[in-house]
Amino acid sequence: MKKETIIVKNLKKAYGTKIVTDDVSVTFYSGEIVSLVGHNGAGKTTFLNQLNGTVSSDSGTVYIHGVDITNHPNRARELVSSMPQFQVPIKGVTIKEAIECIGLLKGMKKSELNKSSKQLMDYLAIEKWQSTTGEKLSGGLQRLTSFAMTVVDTPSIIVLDEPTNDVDPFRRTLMWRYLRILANNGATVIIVTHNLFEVERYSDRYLMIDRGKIQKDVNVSDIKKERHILHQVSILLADESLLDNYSHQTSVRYDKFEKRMSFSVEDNQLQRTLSLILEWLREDKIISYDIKLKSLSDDYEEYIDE
Ligand SMILES: Nc1ncnc2c1ncn2[C@@H]1O[C@H](COP(=O)(O)OP(=O)(O)OP(=O)(O)O)[C@@H](O)[C@H]1O
Repeated sequence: MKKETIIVKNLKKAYGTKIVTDDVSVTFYSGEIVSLVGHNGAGKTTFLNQLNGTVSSDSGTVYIHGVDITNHPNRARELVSSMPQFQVPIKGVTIKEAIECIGLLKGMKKSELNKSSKQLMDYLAIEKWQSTTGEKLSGGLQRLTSFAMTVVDTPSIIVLDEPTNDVDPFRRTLMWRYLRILANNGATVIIVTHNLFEVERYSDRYLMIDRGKIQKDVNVSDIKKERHILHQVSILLADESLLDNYSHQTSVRYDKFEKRMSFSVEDNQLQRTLSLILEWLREDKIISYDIKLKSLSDDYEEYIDE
């Protein structure tokens, strides 16, 4: 059975008259990777910082491992390991020193820390820069250092704000895989990200946040099940009159700037749809098309259209 690790009830936060976290209630469990997605300014970072105790809440409660951290924010900073949205200041400090300094602050023993930081730098393929100081590191390497500083003590609650930004595709995969290892060992991992492809590929669950509220709470495996019956069709039109035959159908969306018509079809309509598309292609009514299984990006677009 899944173990509850973070229980949030009716959490609120406003800056002046602007409500940023609006009566949020949600539970997180051990062993899961949960992504927070949503537009810029939706309130994702603020919510994350309410969990790690760096932003105070106006009302509501957050319990982490049974500890009320809204009234004891210092305990949150002990219980939660955080990777901030912005680069950590490590000017004049090498990658190795930065990681080990955090490990020592978190109470790790020197021998255990040496082993863990070496393993982590090897895993993330950053060991060759271990003696390079912060100001000489690329943006991606600084993100990887910040990531390593966050996970060096194998924490049980980890929150990360856009951790893979600036990181190359190879090392992004390594970061997600490392988080999966931690989750498989019982950690709760909560990530703010705009990368929907990574969310679908690597998360167990995502929360869609809009105007401070959780608008959707979805198990990624449910989308995967659902998409067996739904195929997303996207067609770039040469002849917009084609649209006249379809615009009355509620499932058809049309982007007039891109001249792109999109809709979803079920398994049993797929062959007929494909024959029609090929006919349109021969008649030069369309420029290109693609058909794919429904993805999280489609879910996100549908939400925006609503
Ligand atoms: N310290 C602050 N003082 C005043 N307003 C703030 C403060 N921090 C955040 N806000 C406002 O709260 C809203 C939510 O900001 P937040 O950073 O949580 O959004 P976000 O979803 O993480 O956005 P992004 O995806 O752009 O990082 C924004 O309108 C922002 O301007």
